[in-house]
Amino acid sequence: MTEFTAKIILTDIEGTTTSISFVKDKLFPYAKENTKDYLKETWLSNETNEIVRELLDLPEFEAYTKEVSKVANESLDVSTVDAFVKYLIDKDLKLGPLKRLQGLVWEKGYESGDLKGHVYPDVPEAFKRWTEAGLRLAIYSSGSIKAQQLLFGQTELGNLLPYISGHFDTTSGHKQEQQSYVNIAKALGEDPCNILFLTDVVKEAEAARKAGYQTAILARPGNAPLTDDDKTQYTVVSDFESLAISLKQTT
Ligand SMILES: CSCCC(=O)C(=O)COP(=O)(O)O
Ligand SMILES: [Mg+2]
Repeated sequence: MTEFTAKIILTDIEGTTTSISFVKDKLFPYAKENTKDYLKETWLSNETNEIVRELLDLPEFEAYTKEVSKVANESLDVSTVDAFVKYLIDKDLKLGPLKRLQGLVWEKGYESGDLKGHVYPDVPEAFKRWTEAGLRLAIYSSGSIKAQQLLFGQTELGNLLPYISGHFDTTSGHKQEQQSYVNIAKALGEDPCNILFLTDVVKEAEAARKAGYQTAILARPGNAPLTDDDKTQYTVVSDFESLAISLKQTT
């Protein structure tokens, strides 16, 4: 059992609360299959218009047009945007407009019951235990805030949103950048040393640690393997049951 004392727990989703395979084998294919219809239905809305403009402004769009020999300024149609979105999903790029669009597309899947959020069995109990101990719980994921709320609102193990008091996505900055964690601590109104960040990605833990956070790395089944050096540099646990986190008392 690894012991921590903190006031806030900030947790990642994919590879930490939720399996990587749920994201890669369920959420991403759903987005690939349903983006075209979503774009057709909402093409004239301001929100879709804004997302499409942001997508086409990405440097990746130029690279994509070169790869598929398309002329960039001939490209403002549903099929091209859909094909570009599929290309970005295949590359698993954590880009703001892509993540925003995915959240909107997944909403239908959750509404129809085609999607149910996956969380590991130890997650609901840990969320309950931590919040009952007086700790605050927040999420930081590359998935949009809307996508986070959909996933935790409708997991296979029930609605976990009542435990969560903050959501952060890439609008706070990218997950491997120290400044993002500074921004989040500021938004939470807490000294970084009182925040414990849980993730599966060493570079994210490194960025959080540089910002003054406590960190622990989750080694869930299917996560990327950790090196011996990672294991000596960071606390590594296989699940949330292995973490004993108590509330830091204010002096
Ligand atoms: C909100 S769940 C969607 C997961 C997702 O799109 C993603 O990119 C996961 O990244 P994370 O930062 O949670 O590892
Ligand atoms: Mg992750």
